[in-house]
Amino acid sequence: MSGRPTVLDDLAAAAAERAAALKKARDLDELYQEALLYEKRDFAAALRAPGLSVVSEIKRASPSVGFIGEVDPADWAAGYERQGASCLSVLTEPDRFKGSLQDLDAARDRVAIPVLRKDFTVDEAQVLEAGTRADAVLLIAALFDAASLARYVSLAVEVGLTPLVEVHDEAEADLALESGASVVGVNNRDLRDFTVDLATFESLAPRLAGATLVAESGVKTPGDGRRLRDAGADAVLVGEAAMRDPALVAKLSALP
Ligand SMILES: O=P(O)(O)OC[C@@H](O)[C@@H](O)c1c[nH]c2ccccc12
Repeated sequence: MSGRPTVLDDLAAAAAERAAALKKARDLDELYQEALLYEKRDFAAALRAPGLSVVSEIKRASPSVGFIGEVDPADWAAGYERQGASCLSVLTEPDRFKGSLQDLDAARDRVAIPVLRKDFTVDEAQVLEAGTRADAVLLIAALFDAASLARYVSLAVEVGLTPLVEVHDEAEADLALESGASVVGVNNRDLRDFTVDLATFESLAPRLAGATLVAESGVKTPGDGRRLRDAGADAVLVGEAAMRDPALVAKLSALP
């Protein structure tokens, strides 16, 4: 890492502080046991189901676009499920995305589909925490070295979570494969400068052949979904455009 801190660095630092507070408040062995016992829904299987799967995201705000809208997470979850979403993604990051664990709980309680905890995971305690209330956990490859990513992937699997390892370039894609992850998300958005390019997925997908693939960010039209599916996406993860027009989820879900 070099140069000035990016938004990603800031988010990771804030997440580390929250993880420290969590470790003060909770006994880790107890959290581990609770995560083991929590019954999970199969996120990976939902992504692999026939046709393009849609992971619909609930987020009130983001650093790239600012405030999107006030939402009732339970109602949005139900709406997305009705539109045919295969899974949900719920932002739990409080500062820049205005999310919370309560949002996650409220959303998951209302639906039968698997739910991804979307946050900046930098501590194993956060994986355990995700294991007590979600079905999948996001691991952003840029925040790990090879050994630690493999460790976090294993821990997630151990407590029954599907780890979704997010990559943005070739080096991160290789890191994801080496970590043993079987579900990889290619983020079309560069978290350092927020530029979005669907060609990112197209260029990395061949390298990731064999993994279950999620194309993340920048999906705005059914045509975008078709393009990413043709490039090998099992699923698309749609945030802002779905928040603005939930009917997009139905159109994307209808794609073969
Ligand atoms: O709103 P969009 O462009 O449809 O993007 C959704 C999702 O991919 C994006 O929110 C995201 C991808 N990776 C992340 C990591 C952390 C927070 C958010 C994200």
